Amino acid sequence: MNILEVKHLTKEFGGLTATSDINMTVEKNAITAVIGPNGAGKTTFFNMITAVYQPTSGDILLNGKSLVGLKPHQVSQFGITRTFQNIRLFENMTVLENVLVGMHQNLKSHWIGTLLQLPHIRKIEEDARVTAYDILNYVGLENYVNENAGNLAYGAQRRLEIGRAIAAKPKVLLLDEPAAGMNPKETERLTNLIHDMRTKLDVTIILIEHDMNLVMKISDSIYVLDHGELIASGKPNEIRNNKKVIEAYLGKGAVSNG
Ligand SMILES: Nc1ncnc2c1ncn2[C@@H]1O[C@H](COP(=O)(O)OP(=O)(O)OP(=O)(O)O)[C@@H](O)[C@H]1O
Repeated sequence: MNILEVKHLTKEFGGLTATSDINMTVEKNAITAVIGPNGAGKTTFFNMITAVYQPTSGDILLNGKSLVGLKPHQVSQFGITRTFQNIRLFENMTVLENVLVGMHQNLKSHWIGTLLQLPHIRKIEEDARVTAYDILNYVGLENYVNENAGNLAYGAQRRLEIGRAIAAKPKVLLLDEPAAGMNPKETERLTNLIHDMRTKLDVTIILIEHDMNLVMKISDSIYVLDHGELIASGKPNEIRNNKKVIEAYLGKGAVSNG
């Protein structure tokens, strides 16, 4: 079953075509990678799926319903959340508070109830904290619950971003360069986490990533962009051996282990 379909997606910025006629179908619970050289249009593609940008033309369907024209918070309520290439945590808030913020859209409390400290609201908020602890445990940050997010090491900050994103209980999770800046040990831990999330959290994952070891290891399918165009898509083995992809990207310094 396809959870996400992208049809003829094009984005132009003035005279520049950042993505051109991109098509993609993503099966439920699949792990899909979007790869390609710098400036290929990968982040623009994510920005259109999450409604940061509206496409110039084309459509994005989540379970058959178009997301075009929605606002970012509406896309998030429909079940798509993301992390960012440049980490965007609330650095002066604690690790726990960052996860609670991610969870907020699912909480049924109203600010009046919160202000008045109504008992049923207190219960909802207590439950949210318990869930937030569980999430932090899951992403391996249980020892940093009350630490300010800005004090965490880089790899831990990336895991906190994932924790905050999964707190919204997404159907589709977009990860923008989750392994960027990580050392090999952190990357391995991240690889295991991504792999585990799709079954344990019943989530579909799309990631932009330059670490080809990670991409080849965990992806069910890979889409390759170059200069805004989709030049190939297929299983890791097909992509690894695709001449066009080697020419445009893999042969130019991207690490590809088999
Ligand atoms: N808001 C914008 N206004 C104008 N041009 C933009 C905007 N956002 C992206 N672009 C341009 O669109 C093209 C694609 O950029 P994009 O950031 O999507 O590439 P990318 O594949 O994510 O690159 P990287 O791997 O470096 O993150 C680039 O030429 C970029 O300069």
